[in-house]
Amino acid sequence: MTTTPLPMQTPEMPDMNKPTPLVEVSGLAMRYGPVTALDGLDLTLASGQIVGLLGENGCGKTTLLKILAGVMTGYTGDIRIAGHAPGPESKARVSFLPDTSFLPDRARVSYCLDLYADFFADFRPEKARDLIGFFGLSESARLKEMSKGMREKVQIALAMSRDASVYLLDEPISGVDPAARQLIVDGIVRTLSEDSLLLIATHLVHDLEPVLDAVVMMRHGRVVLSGDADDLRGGRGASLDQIFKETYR
Ligand SMILES: Nc1ncnc2c1ncn2[C@@H]1O[C@H](COP(=O)(O)OP(=O)(O)OP(=O)(O)O)[C@@H](O)[C@H]1O
Repeated sequence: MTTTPLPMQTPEMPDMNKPTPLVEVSGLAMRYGPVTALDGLDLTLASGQIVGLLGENGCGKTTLLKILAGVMTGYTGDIRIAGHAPGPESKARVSFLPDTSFLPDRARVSYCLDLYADFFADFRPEKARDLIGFFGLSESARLKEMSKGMREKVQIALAMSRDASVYLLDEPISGVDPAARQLIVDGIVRTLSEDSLLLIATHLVHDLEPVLDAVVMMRHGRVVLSGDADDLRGGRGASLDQIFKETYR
């Protein structure tokens, strides 16, 4: 009896060098009554990068971040965070820093650390203490006695000290002076693990340009331009800051 050899089976092997998509958004739309905040937005972001989310006032950055963070509903479209639709499993992987203060005014920094430790299983108090010190703040200080910039530093230290896969920061350096911005950016980069994704909404492209691996530029609730920072700079012979200004001129 003759036998016909079976064709070689080549099992689908995952490409170990290919970064995992951590954020996958397709056809995302969100309205506030008559206002369209997001208008069919598509976006895929891989792990291991710092991505700038850029755009003029009202283009939908905060709305997008809130939906990705799982704190806003009422949208249409599909979202996956590390493969999960927004919900408890996705929220456990996302550390979100909103653009408003969310800590009790009378609290000391040490109390805020305890609060975060109670709330988030992946919070690393030692990491937060290191960042608080790096930012030149004292654990015994009360928030109400701090400047806006100092409070922002506390909130950033807390948000960055969770062992999350995705960090979503909404305008984290808007309230601080240029020298402090540099310190904050250094602090953020210092704590970030290699396989996580940081998506950071900002108007301050110049301050963040040195650390951005990629950018997503939005207009009227959609992505108008996105890509690798070096590719964009090389392709256009301009800095991200210049490309940003050109795009929104
Ligand atoms: N709670 C709300 N009720 C009604 N409209 C809203 C609400 N929040 C946002 N909007 C509108 O949705 C649109 C998108 O707002 P969003 O805050 O997402 O923009 P943004 O890009 O974050 O703006 P900015 O850079 O000023 O923070 C804007 O037109 C805004 O006025």
